Amino acid sequence: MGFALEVRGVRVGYAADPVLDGVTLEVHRGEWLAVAGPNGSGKTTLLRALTGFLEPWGGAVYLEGTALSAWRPSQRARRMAVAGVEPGPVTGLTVAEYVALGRTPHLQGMWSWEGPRDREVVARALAWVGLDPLADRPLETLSAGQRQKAVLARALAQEPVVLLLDEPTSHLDLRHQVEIMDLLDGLRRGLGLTLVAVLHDLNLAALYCQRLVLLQDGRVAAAGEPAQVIRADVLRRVYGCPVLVVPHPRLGVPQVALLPGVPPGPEAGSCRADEPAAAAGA
Ligand SMILES: Nc1ncnc2c1ncn2[C@@H]1O[C@H](COP(=O)(O)OP(=O)(O)OP(=O)(O)O)[C@@H](O)[C@H]1O
Repeated sequence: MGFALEVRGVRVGYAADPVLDGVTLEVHRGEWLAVAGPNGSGKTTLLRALTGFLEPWGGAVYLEGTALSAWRPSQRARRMAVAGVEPGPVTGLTVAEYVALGRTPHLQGMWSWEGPRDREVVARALAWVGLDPLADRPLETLSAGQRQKAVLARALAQEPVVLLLDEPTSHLDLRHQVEIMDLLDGLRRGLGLTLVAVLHDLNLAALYCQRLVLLQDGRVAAAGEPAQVIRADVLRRVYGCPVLVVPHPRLGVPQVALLPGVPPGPEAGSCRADEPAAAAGA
């Protein structure tokens, strides 16, 4: 099967300060890996190392078995795309023009123009995220959630085989969260797209992702299938906060229930899955 991405003993940070230290993980082809962990634990830094934006000080990242540093940037951009939270410093473009930037790695040189196929791919990406009615609007006039979808559409227009996502649902309401996660899951199943997503929402991670990595202070604190990682004792250790973990009533995957006002205590991490229903009077 082989790995889409491998991170081997990566140490990297900013200026002289390391953020990630000795991080090792693999992403299988066609799987969806979630990266979670407390604020400041290094999730975005890991994504930056995966994209090649940050060069590891030690260790290495491999894309499809080849060191990231050995890929030509344009070749790499045809294989891997990244969708951040915001479009970045882009002004004066319509939504469709912005999404068309995703075609840049596929154009034959600096001065070539988009062809009919490029326009087709852009139109399809806009339709996938439901922005086709807003294609001619200036990007700056979109709401935060609409802008987030435009960022995703641009990454999809790149037609990558590996897609890296930083909090893809952070600005989306419930319905749009499910729509976007379903869309990504459909592309994974249908096209074999490999996905790595930074997700704070562990419940979404358990519903959609095959594996989950929890970072803590720049190291891998736990990794495995959602049921192995989304456990009250693990979450209390990593996040320092008591939670209950209960099975999803229809799907059985673990879901996290917060416990407001409960101080971290030795008993909080050992709550059984059947306790909260009784406590809630269900
Ligand atoms: N450009 C930067 N320059 C210096 N330090 C940075 C930079 N970006 C991030 N850091 C620091 O690196 C550490 C990890 O940040 P990172 O953004 O990777 O965390 P994160 O897990 O994505 O956090 P969050 O959940 O809050 O988004 C933090 O201490 C942060 O202050």
